[in-house]
Amino acid sequence: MSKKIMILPGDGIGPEIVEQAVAVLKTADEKFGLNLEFTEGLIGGASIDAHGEPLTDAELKNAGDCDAVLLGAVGGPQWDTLDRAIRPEKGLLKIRSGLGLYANLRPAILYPQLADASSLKPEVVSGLDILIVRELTGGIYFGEPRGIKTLENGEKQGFNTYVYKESEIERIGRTAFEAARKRGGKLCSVDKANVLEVTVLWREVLDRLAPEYPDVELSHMYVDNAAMQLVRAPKQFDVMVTGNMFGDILSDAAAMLTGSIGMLPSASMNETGFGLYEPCHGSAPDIAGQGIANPLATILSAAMMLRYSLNMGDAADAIEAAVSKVLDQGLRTADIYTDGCKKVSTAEMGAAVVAAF
Ligand SMILES: NC(=O)C1=CN([C@@H]2O[C@H](COP(=O)(O)OP(=O)(O)OC[C@H]3O[C@@H](n4cnc5c(N)ncnc54)[C@H](O)[C@@H]3O)[C@@H](O)[C@H]2O)C=CC1
Ligand SMILES: CC(C)CC(=O)C(=O)O
Ligand SMILES: [Mg+2]
Repeated sequence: MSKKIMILPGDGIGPEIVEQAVAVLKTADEKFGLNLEFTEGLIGGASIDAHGEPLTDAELKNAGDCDAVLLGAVGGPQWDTLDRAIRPEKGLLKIRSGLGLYANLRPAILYPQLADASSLKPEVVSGLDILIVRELTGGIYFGEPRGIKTLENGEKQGFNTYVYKESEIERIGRTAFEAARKRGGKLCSVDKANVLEVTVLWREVLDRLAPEYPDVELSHMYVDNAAMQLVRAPKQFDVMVTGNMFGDILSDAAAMLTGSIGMLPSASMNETGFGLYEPCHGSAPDIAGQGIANPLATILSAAMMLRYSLNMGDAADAIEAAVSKVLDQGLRTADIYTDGCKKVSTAEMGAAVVAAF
């Protein structure tokens, strides 16, 4: 039986990088007989332009009816002045929430070939392999009430609500413990329990789960220290688990350790194993349309999709090996370019991965 993949290119560099990832998936399909079927939809600004909203209910249903979703990125300055309720980013939040994709896995791995492209010294980052587990459908990005109101004195006040229920913390905690169990056996939970009650509860729930995972060493760290430790000594971490906003911020910081945000893939999954796969970066309007974006994070996200949602681990391994091979060949998009390497375009990088199979 075929596996149906929903492709949501989105905005900015989204269509450019997704095109390369789809070409790689089609090659994997040919080589491994995966029987993949592709269908394409609209999200973000592209959907606003076509339908007046960033993700229609029909498109959300189409995505949920597929076996997995591959997404580029959403957003751009042309939509930034729209009402907040219909901004491109709302489409992303809607698909994450609508499909229950609470478990966001963001692996930050330094390919040895890119040691010189990292913002840190090679000896500090070589061998880096961290997994950030970010809660994706709760926390301050979704909490109510939210808004901007006018106070009695005429001054405006903006407000958001940072909330987590025990059940939400427990399920992401379990995802993280399970992941740590299969990796290096270390889990660092990141919170701000010295200030925020919601993360006092977060810490309590993680501690409550710990005895069920005696093979995993649980530690806790405040988020400000975690940000500092990530750039001081990142290899101390194995798996990190944290809430929606802290995970968003820490994963961008971790991305630079790997050479570029253009290298960081992600999986966003629900409890059934269904997942949406996308690079951790945004739509990069500053380089959109120039053919210079790095497609590797999206290609690596496609590999995660084959592994986690479609049970096609061999093909996923082959994609990752092909990425490593093109890096061995010295091919680099501008964001990971260092002296002595060959600078290539988005399309050339994608074609090189296809050829490296
Ligand atoms: N998952 C998503 O769809 C996300 C969407 N956004 C949206 O994207 C838009 C731009 O946001 P920014 O804060 O600028 O973040 P961004 O991640 O799009 O870009 C930050 C910087 O990284 C560079 N960059 C990002 N991806 C790259 C790639 N593949 N290759 C080479 N360089 C790359 C960009 O050129 C830029 O200098 C906004 O509308 C934002 O809301 C931001 C983050 C995530
Ligand atoms: C645009 C945001 C909704 C998401 C984001 O920055 C992310 O998921 O990394
Ligand atoms: Mg982000």
